[in-house]
Amino acid sequence: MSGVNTVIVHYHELALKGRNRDSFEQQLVGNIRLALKGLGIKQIDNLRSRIRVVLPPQADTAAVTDRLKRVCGIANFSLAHAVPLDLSHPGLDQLSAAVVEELRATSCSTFRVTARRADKRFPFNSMDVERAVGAAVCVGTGKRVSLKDPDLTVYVELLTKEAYFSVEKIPGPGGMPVGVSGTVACLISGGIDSPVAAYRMIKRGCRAAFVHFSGRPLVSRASEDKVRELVQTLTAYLYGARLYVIPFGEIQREIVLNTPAPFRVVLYRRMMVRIAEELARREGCWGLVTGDSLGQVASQTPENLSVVEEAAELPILRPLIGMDKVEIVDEARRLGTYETSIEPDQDCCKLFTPAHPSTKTRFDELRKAERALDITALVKQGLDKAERSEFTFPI
Ligand SMILES: Nc1ncnc2c1ncn2[C@@H]1O[C@H](COP(=O)(O)OP(=O)(O)OP(=O)(O)O)[C@@H](O)[C@H]1O
Repeated sequence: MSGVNTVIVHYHELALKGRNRDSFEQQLVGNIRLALKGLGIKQIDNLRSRIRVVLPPQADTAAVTDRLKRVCGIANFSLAHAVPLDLSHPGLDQLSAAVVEELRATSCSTFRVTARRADKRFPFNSMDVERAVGAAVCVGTGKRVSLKDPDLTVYVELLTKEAYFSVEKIPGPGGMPVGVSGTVACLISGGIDSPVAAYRMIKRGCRAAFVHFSGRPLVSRASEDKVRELVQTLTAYLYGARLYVIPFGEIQREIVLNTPAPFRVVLYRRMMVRIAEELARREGCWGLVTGDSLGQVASQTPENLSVVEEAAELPILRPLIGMDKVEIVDEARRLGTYETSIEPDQDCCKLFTPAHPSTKTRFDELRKAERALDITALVKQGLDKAERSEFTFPI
């Protein structure tokens, strides 16, 4: 689309009241600024109910679009043409002429105009604008109006001194701007589910710190490399993130040597949760996030989820608990994490996996088994070996 010089961003306003609304908007404007870093954009304005991004001449609109599609809190946005608005002249000639010129260059045969006013004090209402611009397009291009099923919709926004029009609304992720819901610690495994779980929380406005347990030194760094790639992908939604990698192989060996085989999987998980919780507190997180989905594997039965839960004081958030695998896979594909997640690795959870893991672990049995372990020393061992790295966006 030629002549595009502005992006108009919309967010869902329902349930936004008072101070919530101010902080939501401020955060969203700040996040848009971070997301568009390096693209030469200087002016981003918070207007009533929408945000305006002024594009410099020769802006890379494909890159702007690609980045804005990942800004949580955006319901939709459009690449628009700005036209000066003269309120003393109700004919809207300048706007109509610009729309006619734009539509002449398109092959559509039917169209409709959908207008919105930011300011109800205008001397005309939305329908007047739709009629005036629509009539000009019919005369100027020979195209026909179809209100029900148009080939193309022209969206017009009227602000106080300018009108904006565009021919496409591009969906954003929806949700809330990252930063309005505190920080959570996401346990990320390198599999399909945990990056999707992290994203679900990011989309509800959380910043994220990531924690990965690798089977090192008993296995290679393959899972760590995958996790780094996954965190980098998610950083496009977060703008900055921190990852802790904990070599977990020795701790697993302790568990294997000292406890009954059927409890291993749950005991690994309880140790992970304890170590992650310490890191979460350091990072100021209010919850732990896992990719558990009910009944998917042995560690995700109601009984086993409950005994893992008990090892943590912070809430364990499981945003995928009620999702089917196909739904999770679809979301991973949309997110761009799926291809990385399916690369082969040696996940630490597959180390010494028992042939018959307990699926209905009882608290009393488990506590008895754990008495054979020096939990405090093992948590310390994990924390002492944790390796921290930082991720930024754009890279
Ligand atoms: N090595 C690990 N490091 C960090 N978190 C882990 C690790 N293994 C498991 N988890 C956490 O526990 C959750 C459940 O893991 P599990 O292996 O039982 O199921 P999964 O369906 O294979 O999950 P995923 O697809 O995320 O690997 C994961 O989603 C993740 O949040």
